Amino acid sequence: MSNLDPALQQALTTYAAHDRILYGTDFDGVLAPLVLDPSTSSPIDGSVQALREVAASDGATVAIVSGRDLATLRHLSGIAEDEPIVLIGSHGAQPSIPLDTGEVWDDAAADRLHTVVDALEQVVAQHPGTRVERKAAGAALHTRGMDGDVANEAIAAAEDAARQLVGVHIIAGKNVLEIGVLDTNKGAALRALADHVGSQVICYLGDDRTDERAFEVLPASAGHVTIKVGAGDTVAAHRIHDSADVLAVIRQVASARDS
Ligand SMILES: O=P(O)(O)OC[C@H]1O[C@H](O[C@H]2O[C@H](CO)[C@@H](O)[C@H](O)[C@H]2O)[C@H](O)[C@@H](O)[C@@H]1O
Repeated sequence: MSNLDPALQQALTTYAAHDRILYGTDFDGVLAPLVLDPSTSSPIDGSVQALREVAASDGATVAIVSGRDLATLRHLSGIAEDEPIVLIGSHGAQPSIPLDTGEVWDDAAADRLHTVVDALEQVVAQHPGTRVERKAAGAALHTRGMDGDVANEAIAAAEDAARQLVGVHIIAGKNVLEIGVLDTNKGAALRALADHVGSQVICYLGDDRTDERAFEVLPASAGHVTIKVGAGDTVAAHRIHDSADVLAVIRQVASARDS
C-alpha cells in the first residue's frame, strides 16, 4: 500500500500509460541520502534495481541527472556502461550518450577550470574546515558539518572569487557552492534527451535548487510530472518527503509499465 499522495499517484498512473516516457531523477538527496563525505554516497536499497525495471519496459528511457561528474556518478550509482540507463553528469554538461547540450569542452574551458580550482583552494586555505571537490567541468566548495556563520563566510568568499573570473557560473546547492566552467542546466539536458529518444512525457524528481531548472521546463499541463523531495520552495507540482517515498514513486512507475 503506497503512502504517496493520491494526486501524485494519479499523475504517475496517467504518465506511465504513455507509450514513450522519460523517467529522470537527481542523485544526491534523492536516490542517495545526503552524507558528510560526498565520496561515500550510495543509492538507497532497491532504488537502482527499480530504475532498471522501468528502463526494461518498452518505450521507457531512464536518466540520472546530477551535479556530479560523469565518472563519479557512474561509480557511485553502480550503473555499468552497458546498461540501458542514461547518466548525465556535471549539471547537464556530461551526458553518457551523444546529446547536444549546447556547450563544448575546449582548451579555454580547461584553462577556466584550473583558475577555478586555484581560486577555491585559496578560499579553503583561509576557511579551515571547508573542502574542495574537483569535478570535470567545475569545482565545488563544501561546508556540510560546519558552524553556520563560518560556512556562510566561506561561501561568500567563494562567490566573491567567482565574480572575479570570466566565463564561469555560480551553482548554489545544499552546503555547497560550485563554480562551473560550462553553461548547462538540468532542464536543457532533460529536454535534449527527451527529443533524442522521442519521449512524450517526462517525470523528474529533485531536491535542490539546480533541480528547479528542470521543474521549470516541465509543465503539468503537458503531462509532465515534477516532484520535489523534501522541504523548500519549489515550482514542482508535487512534493514527497524522503527516500521511502522516492522508492515508492519508482516502484509505482515500474509496476504500471509492467502491467
Ligand atoms: O545534482 P545532484 O546529484 O543532487 O548533486 C549535487 C551535488 O551533490 C553532492 O553534494 C551534496 O551531497 C553531498 C553528499 O551527500 C553532501 O555532502 C553535500 O553537502 C551536498 O551538497 C556533490 O558532492 C556535488 O558535487 C553535487 O554538485
